[in-house]
Amino acid sequence: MEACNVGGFHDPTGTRLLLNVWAIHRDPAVWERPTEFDPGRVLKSQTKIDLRGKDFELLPFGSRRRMCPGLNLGLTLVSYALACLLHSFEWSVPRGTKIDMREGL
Ligand code: HEM
Repeated sequence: MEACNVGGFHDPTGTRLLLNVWAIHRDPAVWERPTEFDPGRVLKSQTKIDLRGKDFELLPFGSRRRMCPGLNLGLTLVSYALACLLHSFEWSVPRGTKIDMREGL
């Protein structure tokens, strides 16, 4: 890679830049209540954001030349696995239990 300036920093030739996608996916300038578990958020406010690497706000599969070649299979398999689980089991939480959906390790 040629020398360039990124965000006011000079990067000499050969610099390896790594993007912090975790932070990008939690940018409060883009995402409302970014740390809250809300899988439907992309169906509501951010309907126009593309997850196929064209919009840099959402990069679950990366972007450009090294992006995930299994994107279509991945999307299909996630939907398929979820549909199988929902179809095959009755899901419930024990009475009185509240699931803690906060992020954590
Ligand atoms: C929901 C499922 C998946 C997600 C979220 C995902 C995500 C990713 C991400 C973020 C990268 C790195 C892209 C980058 O460096 O910019 C990647 C690379 C890659 N993925 Fe996936 N992936 C998924 C499923 C799959 C599947 C099903 C396959 C193959 C059958 C696959 C094969 C690959 C390969 C070979 C690379 C390396 C591409 C390269 O470095 O040129 N992925 N994936």
